[in-house]
Amino acid sequence: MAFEGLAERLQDTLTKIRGKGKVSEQDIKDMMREVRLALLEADVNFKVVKQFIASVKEKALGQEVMKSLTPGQQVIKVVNEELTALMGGEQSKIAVAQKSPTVVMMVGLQGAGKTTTTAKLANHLRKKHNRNPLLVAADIYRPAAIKQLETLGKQLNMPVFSLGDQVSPVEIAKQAISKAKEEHHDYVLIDTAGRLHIDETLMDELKQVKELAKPDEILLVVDAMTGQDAVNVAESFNEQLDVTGVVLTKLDGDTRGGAAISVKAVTNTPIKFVGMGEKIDQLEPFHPERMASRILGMGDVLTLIEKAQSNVDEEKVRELEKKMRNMDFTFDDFLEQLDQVRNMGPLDEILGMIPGLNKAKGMKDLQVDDKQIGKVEAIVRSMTKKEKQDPSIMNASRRRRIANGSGTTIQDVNRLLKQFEDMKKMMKQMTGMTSGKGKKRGKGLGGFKLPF
Ligand SMILES: Nc1nc2c(ncn2[C@@H]2O[C@H](COP(=O)(O)OP(=O)(O)OP(=O)(O)O)[C@@H](O)[C@H]2O)c(=O)[nH]1
Repeated sequence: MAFEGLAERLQDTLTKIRGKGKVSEQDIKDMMREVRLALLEADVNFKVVKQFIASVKEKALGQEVMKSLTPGQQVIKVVNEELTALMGGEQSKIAVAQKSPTVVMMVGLQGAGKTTTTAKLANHLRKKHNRNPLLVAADIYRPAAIKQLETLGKQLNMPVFSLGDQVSPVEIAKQAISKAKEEHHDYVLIDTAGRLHIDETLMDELKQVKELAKPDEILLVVDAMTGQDAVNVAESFNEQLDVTGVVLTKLDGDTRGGAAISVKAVTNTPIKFVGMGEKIDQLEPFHPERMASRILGMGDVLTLIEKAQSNVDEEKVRELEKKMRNMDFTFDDFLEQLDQVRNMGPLDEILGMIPGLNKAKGMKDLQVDDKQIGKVEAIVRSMTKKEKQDPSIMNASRRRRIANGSGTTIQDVNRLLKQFEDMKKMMKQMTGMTSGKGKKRGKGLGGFKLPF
C-alpha cells in the first residue's frame, strides 16, 4: 500500500506528542526531526521538506492555545494543515471551457499510464459529470497506442477519433476538434505521444499541438512509483508547456509517496487526479485534505474534533479526561457522554470518522447500531446509583435484577460490564498515560476520547 512507511513513521511520531498536556519547544524540535527523516525517506524533495518543517515549527510554536484541544493535539492539527497546504490545499478540478468543447491535452512519458488515464478520464467525465467526450488517438509513434485507445473506447462504448499513424498529430488534433464541434462532444481528450525520455522533438511536437488545439487543460500523467523522477519530469514538462494539472498514476502500488507530496510544491501545478489501479474506473479526483489525513492516519478525526468542539461542553470534556486518566470513569459518565455524542449526529456516522476504532482492542465486539446502543442504555439505566459509580460490586443477583429490569439477558449484562472494563483500559491507553511504550496503538484518535 502506498505511503505505508511514511504513514507509519509519522503516526508513531505523532503518537508520542498526542497525549501531552504540555508541549515544549524541545518536544517540537524532537518531533520535527523525526518528521523530517520520515519525509526524506519517503522521497519527498529535500527543499520541500525544509520549508515544510520550518513552517510547521513556526506555526506550532506561535499558535494560541485552544481550550478544547490538548497542546499535543494542536501540534498534530498544524502538521495536518501544513501537509494539506503542501499538496495544494483545496481540491483542484478539471477545467470546463466557457464554450464547448473543452479541449484536454494528455501528455507524459511512455509507460506512465497516459493512454489508460485518457480512457479513465473519459469514463469519469461521463459517469460523474454527465459529459460526452471524444477520445483522440494522436500518439502516432507507438502504433499500439492507437489500437490501445480504440480498444478502450470500444470497452467504454465511446467514439475514438483516429487517422492512423501517417497523419501529423497537429492535423489529427485539428480534425478531431472540428468533428467534436459537429457532433456536439463537450470534451475532447487528446492522447499525445510519449517518449522514454524528454527530448526536444517531443516537446516541439507537443508545443505545436498546443498552439493549434489551444487546450483548456494540459494534464501531465506521471507515474508515482518513480518518486523524485516524477517530480523532475513534471518540472520539465511544465517549463516547456505550462501544464495545468497533474495526474499521478499507480498510487495503488507501494510508492513511498514522495511524488504526491512534492509535485505541487516544486512545480506549482496541482495534482488533479490519481490513478488507483489498472481498471477503467480506478481514477479518483485528488483531495489534498483527505490525502493528508490518510497519511497521518487520522481519517476524519479533525472533523470530529471540530464537531466535538461545537457540541460538547469543554469543561465537561476536561473533567471527563481527568476521570479517564484516573480510571474512575463511571456508568453515569457513560450516559452523559452518550447524550453528548448523540447531539453530534447519528452514532454510526460519528464512529465511522474514527479510523482504526473497530480494530482497537475491546472495541470490535461492540455493535455500532442504534438498537444495540439502546439496549446498552437500558441496561445502564437499570443500575442503581451505587452500581453505576462502582460496577465492581456487581454480583450475580444484581446482574439478574438488571437484566430483568432492562428486558435483556444476564449474558447481555455480563458482556456490557466486560466491555466497559476493556473500554476503560483502552481510554487510559489513549490518553497516553500508559507506561507500556510502543504497544499503544490508538492511532488517529488524536487523544480525543469517546466511550464506545
Ligand atoms: N496499477 C496501476 N497501473 C496503472 C495505472 N495507470 C496505468 N497503469 C498501467 O500502466 C501501464 C502503462 O499504461 P499506458 O496507458 O499503456 O502507458 P502510456 O503512458 O500511455 O504509454 P505510451 O502510450 O507509450 O505513452 C499499463 O499496464 C496500465 O494498465 C494505475 O493507476 N495503477
